[in-house]
Amino acid sequence: MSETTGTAEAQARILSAALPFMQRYENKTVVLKYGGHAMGDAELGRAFARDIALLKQSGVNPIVVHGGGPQIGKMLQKMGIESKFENGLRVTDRSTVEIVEMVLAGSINKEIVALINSEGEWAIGLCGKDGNMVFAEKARKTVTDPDSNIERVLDLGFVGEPVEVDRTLLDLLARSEMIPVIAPVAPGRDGHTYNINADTFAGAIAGAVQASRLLFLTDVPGVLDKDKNLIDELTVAEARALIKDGTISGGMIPKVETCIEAIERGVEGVVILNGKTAHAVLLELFTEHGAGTLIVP
Ligand SMILES: Nc1ncnc2c1ncn2[C@@H]1O[C@H](COP(=O)(O)OP(=O)(O)O)[C@@H](O)[C@H]1O
Ligand SMILES: CC(=O)N[C@@H](CCC(=O)OP(=O)(O)O)C(=O)O
Repeated sequence: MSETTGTAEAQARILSAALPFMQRYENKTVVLKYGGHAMGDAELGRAFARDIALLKQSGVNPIVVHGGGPQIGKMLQKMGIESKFENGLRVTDRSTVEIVEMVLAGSINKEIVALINSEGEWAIGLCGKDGNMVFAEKARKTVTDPDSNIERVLDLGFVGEPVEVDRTLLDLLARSEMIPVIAPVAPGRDGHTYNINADTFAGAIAGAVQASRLLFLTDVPGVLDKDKNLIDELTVAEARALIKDGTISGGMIPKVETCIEAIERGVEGVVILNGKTAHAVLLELFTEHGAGTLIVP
């Protein structure tokens, strides 16, 4: 057998194994949250864009929501502004929100669009402001001191929660074979611009379009237990307990909270996986053994 035939046979085997999975997601919407920590490496960025293009070519309707926390941090540092987080959310004053919009809806958004387009697809870069897609309200968060049990209201400035999502533009783009790439910035009815955690934003979009899958691509294999081992499957109750006892902390808190809300809103499957593994998206959707942590009711 020639090497070429061997390769062709191997490729055919791979394709036939992937076919039932491709059929499962045909005409289905998959929301992919591409985290700032999963970006950075040029080769991985190209692999991500190739996966998105391949999903589209397989008949899936992908919607990308991206973050860019570390990239915002770098820009703020250049401008001499300190980054401050409370429960995984950036405290966002007036000058910070301007930089957040510039980095998210500007450079990062266009970079992802260009990468997907260079794979032969037609991606279009948006934020919540475009087509009146998302409206936000000032986030009202509280934290409870574990020692005193006293609840404290957090003032995070211009941090928003998505309260209205209009899917009209997304439906239009899906019918036009375009791939939306969305930055988590949205206006309020009060005229302010709000910085929204990208996980929260992705959850709201996935809920509005009743996505079949919501995938979070981050920089860890999934949710890790106290000994740093991957948890393959996590129920909503178990996830809440891990947040309460501190095993889940920082940026993983909004991620897991979003997973819980997305399931409650009717999203069929929610997975947290490692975006630093090349082709993590295809491995998750088109192979028998998915990757990462599956959150289940
Ligand atoms: N139990 C946990 N399992 C996995 N990651 C955790 C856990 N608790 C906290 N984290 C942190 O959450 C981070 C992922 O959240 P975040 O930094 O917001 O990523 P992204 O930019 O992809 O949204 C991980 O890099 C890790 O440091
Ligand atoms: C309110 C809030 O925290 N907003 C985030 C938005 C970007 C984001 O969520 O990016 P990652 O997904 O890369 O973490 C921020 O300012 O960093």
